[in-house]
Amino acid sequence: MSYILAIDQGTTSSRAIVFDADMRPQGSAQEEFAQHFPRSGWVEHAPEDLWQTVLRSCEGALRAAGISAQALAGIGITNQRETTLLWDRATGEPLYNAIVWQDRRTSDACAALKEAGHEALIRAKTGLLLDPYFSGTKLAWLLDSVEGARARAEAGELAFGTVDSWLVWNLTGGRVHATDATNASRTLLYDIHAGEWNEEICALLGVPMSLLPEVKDCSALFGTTDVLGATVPILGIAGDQQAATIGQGCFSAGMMKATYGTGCFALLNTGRDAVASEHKLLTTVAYQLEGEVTYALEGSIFVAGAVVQWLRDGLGVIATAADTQALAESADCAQDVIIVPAFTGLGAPYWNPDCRGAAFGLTRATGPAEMARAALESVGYQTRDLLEAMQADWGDNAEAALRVDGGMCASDWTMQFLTDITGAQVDRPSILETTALGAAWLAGHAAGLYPDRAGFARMWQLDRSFMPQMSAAQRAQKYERWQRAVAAAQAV
Ligand SMILES: Nc1ncnc2c1ncn2[C@@H]1O[C@H](COP(=O)(O)OP(=O)(O)O)[C@@H](O)[C@H]1O
Ligand SMILES: O=P(O)(O)OC[C@H](O)CO
Repeated sequence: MSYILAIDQGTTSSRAIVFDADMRPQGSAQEEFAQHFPRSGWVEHAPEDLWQTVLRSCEGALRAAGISAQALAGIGITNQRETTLLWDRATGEPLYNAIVWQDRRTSDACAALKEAGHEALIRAKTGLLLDPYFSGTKLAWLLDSVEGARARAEAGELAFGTVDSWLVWNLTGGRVHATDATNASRTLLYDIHAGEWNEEICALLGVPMSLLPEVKDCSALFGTTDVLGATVPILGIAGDQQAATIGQGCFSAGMMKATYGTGCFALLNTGRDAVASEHKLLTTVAYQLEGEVTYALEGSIFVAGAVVQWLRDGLGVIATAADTQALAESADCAQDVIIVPAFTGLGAPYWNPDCRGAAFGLTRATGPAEMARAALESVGYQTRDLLEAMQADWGDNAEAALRVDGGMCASDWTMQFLTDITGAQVDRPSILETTALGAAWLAGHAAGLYPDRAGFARMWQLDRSFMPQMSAAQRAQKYERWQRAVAAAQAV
């Protein structure tokens, strides 16, 4: 029993990776699933798709590693956060599709709550803001919109969960209804200071507390599963951005990582202090180990790699994501096209759910190359917005280097622009699957198989550092133009 299975249930695909006793990946499997967009601004996943793609990925990863479930010391789960599910406790039947974090349907509900003056309470208790991004208003929508849901919830017949809870429920055959502190901290219902569900907010949103899962440490025994052919303990859970923070070894206050997948999420470890942001960042749980909470400041950008997917699937100007590199290199330097990729509104630090995307500086000469370069640059500009806010909140205490990971980090061009426009050193580790690694460490640590925090942090290895080459004057001029573009996009 010297292997760990990490499950990474993401926004567009489910993955599973088997790690050996030395934390080296031995086999993996991945499966995409359908995205449902039933109306403008709505994004849903079929709950059964989430579960079945996870199950098949686990089986595939075990096959690829050439081991059986009997060889597993434990399972670690990491997941897309905030995505909201509601199911029947007796049958396990979901009442509706999973409402995905990107979904904007509760925009008006959030505006009304804000208008009524409730944001201060939400901010103080949960560290979050009133934005449709988080689970709370999505759950309230389900209770109000699915026929009979509220009565059944009040009768104690239903269970709410983020994706981790849904997977644990299915892995354990409906025996366990639990989550971890990081996922709980994204619901809008959890007091991150007291470490418990908040009665006042639940009452405000009309959420019966019987719906809520038990909250545990990230590294703990959540239950056991028999679905893989042997009895295996589930020993770790963390939301994917928190798992990446762990996988990047960001265990000290001041360390920061940014993950570039569908969106981009930058987390700055602030230690035992829950720093209240004055610049519209989120205060969130980085991890909870041995009952002790470590906090983070988070900047969340909704569209990062998704802008590259749009070039591929929406505009059809590239065949694969990697094509953007050659295109960006060939773009006409005289054209300074800016894309504000607010496809699903703007996240931090703007929090404007109603803003939509815009492009500036187009001419008759603008072609796929200039659009591709602008798309990649938009990721750098948005990160600079986050780093500015973090510096304003946290001063110069953050470490100089930004650790990056996620699919989009494969793009050297994007990483060079990122260091150029932020002026910060960008460090890319040799393992880009840091999210799965973080989940594996949580489980392997609980199993007594993997080193402690310090030992694990020492295993982090650099692939490449990117250093700024752009002049300070050009950096300032380009960033100022971006700020004007964002303001203009919001004014439309
Ligand atoms: N070489 C590349 N250049 C630019 N973007 C890339 C490249 N490779 C992958 N991406 C982008 O990275 C994202 C995939 O990253 P991943 O970490 O798998 O995302 P997620 O976990 O959100 O599904 C996609 O949006 C894709 O467009
Ligand atoms: O699935 P990802 O990697 O795009 O991550 C989604 C985030 O957890 C949303 O908060």
